[in-house]
Amino acid sequence: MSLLQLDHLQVNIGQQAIVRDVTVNLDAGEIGCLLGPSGCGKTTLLRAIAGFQSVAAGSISLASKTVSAPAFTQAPEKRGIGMVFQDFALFPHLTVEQNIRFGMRHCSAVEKQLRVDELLDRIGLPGYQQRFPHELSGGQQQRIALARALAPRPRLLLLDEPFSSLDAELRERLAVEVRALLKQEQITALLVTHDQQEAFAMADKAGVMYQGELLQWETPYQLYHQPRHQMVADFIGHGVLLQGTVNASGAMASPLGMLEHPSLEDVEGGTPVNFLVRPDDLVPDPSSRLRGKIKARGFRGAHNLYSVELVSGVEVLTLSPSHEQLQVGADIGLRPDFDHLVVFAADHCELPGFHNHAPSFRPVLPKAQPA
Ligand SMILES: Nc1ncnc2c1ncn2[C@@H]1O[C@H](COP(=O)(O)OP(=O)(O)OP(=O)(O)O)[C@@H](O)[C@H]1O
Repeated sequence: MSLLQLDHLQVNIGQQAIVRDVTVNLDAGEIGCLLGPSGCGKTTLLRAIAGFQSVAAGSISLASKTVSAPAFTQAPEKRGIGMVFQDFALFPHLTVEQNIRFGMRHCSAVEKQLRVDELLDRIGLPGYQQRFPHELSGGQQQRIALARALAPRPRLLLLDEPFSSLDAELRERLAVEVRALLKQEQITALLVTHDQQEAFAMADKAGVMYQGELLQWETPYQLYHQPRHQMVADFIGHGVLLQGTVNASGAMASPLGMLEHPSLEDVEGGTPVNFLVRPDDLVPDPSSRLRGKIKARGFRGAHNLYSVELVSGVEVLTLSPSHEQLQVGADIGLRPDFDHLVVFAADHCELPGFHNHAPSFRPVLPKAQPA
C-alpha cells in the first residue's frame, strides 16, 4: 500500500522552481533515499513533504489523502510526520527521557514510560534515561534524536543527512542499525544524504536528484547496475564513461578494443555512444593485450582501487584484492569482463562539477540488458 505519493511535484522558492516534476512512491514500511549534489533541492523536497513549504504544481499524498497541492497545504502538525536533522537538535536542558517524551503529548504517563524504555532498549542505550545530551557522544545523541522522533509512532519519518556530522565508520554502522530499527518499528522513512554508502545500507528505493529533477527512482541495485542517465552513472559508484562507436554488426570500437555484447545489438550502426566502465568491469590479467600504467592506488579494505592510464591515454579504474599489492608506475594488463554494458547517447554538453561527462538524459537503450 502506498504511504507517500509525490505526483509531478513542483516546489518554487520565489520565482525559481527548486523542485521540478518529481514523482515518487513509497509503500508503507519502505525506506527511500534521495541522493544528489549540494543544492539540487533535496532539503526543499523534504520541507514540502513536511508541510513547511507550499507546492506550485502537482501534489503530495499521505496514505492516499492529499496533504499538499497548489493553494492547499495541510499544517505540518496534522501530518503525523517525524523529522530528524543532522544537528541532533536535542534540548540541552532536558534529560534523555524528557527529550524522548517531548512529542508524546497524547499518551498516558505509563505509556510514555514504557515507550521510552522500549526505545532505549532498541537503540542500544538502556539505562540512559537520566543522562543529559552533553554527557553523550555524537552517535549516542543522534540515536536519542531518532528515538524522540519515533516515540509518537509517526506514519512517516523524514531524515535530513542525519549522520553527516559523524565519522565515516560510525556513519556506516548507524545506517545499518537505523535500518533495522525502522524495520522493527515498521516505519516508512525518507532519507536525504550525500553519501551513497549510507543510501545503499539503508534504502529499499533510492533516487538521484540533479538541478531539481529526480533522474531515477528505483532500487539501489538498479541505480548502480542499470543507471538510466549518465548523471546517475556518474554519481553512483566509481566508474568512468568512455566513448565508443557501434558498427553495423553490433560490435563497438572503443579504447578497450572491440567489445561485443548483446545489449549493443539494438544500437544503429555508426552511432557514437558513451559507455560506463566500473572498476569491476576490468580484471587485472598479465596476459591481456590491453596494457596500461598504474597511476594511483587507493586502499578500500578488502580491495585496492587502481587508476590506470591505458596506452591510448584514457584513464580507467580497476580493483584487485589488497593482499596482492601492485605498484604505482607498474605496467598492468586488463581484461574487459562486462556482466552488462550500460550505453548512453553521446551528447556533449558540459555541466559544471561532473568531470567532463555529459548527461544525455536520453539513453540509447532504456536500461542495461542483463547478460
Ligand atoms: N530560503 C531560500 N531562499 C532562496 N533560495 C533557497 C532557499 N532555500 C533553498 N534555496 C535554494 O534552493 C536550492 C536547493 O536547496 P536545497 O537546500 O533544497 O538543496 P540540497 O540538495 O538539500 O543541498 P545540500 O545537500 O547542500 O543541503 C539551492 O540552490 C538553494 O540556494
